[in-house]
Amino acid sequence: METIIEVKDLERDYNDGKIEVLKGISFSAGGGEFITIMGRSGGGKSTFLKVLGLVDRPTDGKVYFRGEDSEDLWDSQLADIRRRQIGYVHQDARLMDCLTVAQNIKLPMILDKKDTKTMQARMEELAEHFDILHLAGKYPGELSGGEKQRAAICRALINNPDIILADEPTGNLDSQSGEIVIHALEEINEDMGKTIILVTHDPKLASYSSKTVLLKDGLILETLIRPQGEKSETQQIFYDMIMKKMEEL
Ligand SMILES: Nc1ncnc2c1ncn2[C@@H]1O[C@H](COP(=O)(O)OP(=O)(O)OP(=O)(O)O)[C@@H](O)[C@H]1O
Repeated sequence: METIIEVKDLERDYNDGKIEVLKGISFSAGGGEFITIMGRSGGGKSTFLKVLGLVDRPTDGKVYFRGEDSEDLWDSQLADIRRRQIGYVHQDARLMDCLTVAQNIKLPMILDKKDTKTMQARMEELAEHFDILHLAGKYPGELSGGEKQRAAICRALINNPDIILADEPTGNLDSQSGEIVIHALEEINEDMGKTIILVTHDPKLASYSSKTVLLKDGLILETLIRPQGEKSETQQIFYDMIMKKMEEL
């Protein structure tokens, strides 16, 4: 399995070292993995995801993307990787209100100056897959939370990245919309073969992953691995494992 993102002895602090958030994390994500990151509120999960997504730089330690040391990359090279090789999904979809759903989905391709036909075909393919093609001409303000999040997922996939990073993508959704987004992520991982790294507070969502990394006091406390076996059975076992550990956090 190819390693896509790797960090070594990662540290990140704020306010000139007064707030130490990540205190020495080593971690890697390989092709096709589905990993969740959990931990207490304020424990550094979003900070960790931003560093993994090359949005934020570490204070100390190394971040490698496909074996390349991020310190050796120019800002423009990092921006290219972020746009073409990493899809990012936020808790609050972050669509542009002045653009239609179709334009929002196509945005990373527009920035990449791809031709109109290719963009349209890819947008339609994804929007149809995630059942929002009928909403393509609408504006984000006319969509439900779950529909917005599916549009954000389509936008994250438009450039066909190998890895999707998602920061509490179901955090603002009711349980029914949350389920639809969970299944969308499952498909992205299982059918499209993409690596997913997901921050969540929701043990149910985490139970769909194959690995859950628990952060505590700026370090990885433990990595829980879903047992091998038939999915519906192992998912319940994994859920119970996660719940038990969360109580101890
Ligand atoms: N830009 C910043 N400047 C200063 N402090 C920051 C900054 N970003 C985050 N922090 C602090 O870093 C700590 C970790 O924040 P982070 O958002 O990574 O945690 P989290 O685990 O994702 O939290 P939550 O589960 O509540 O979303 C918090 O104490 C936060 O206040």
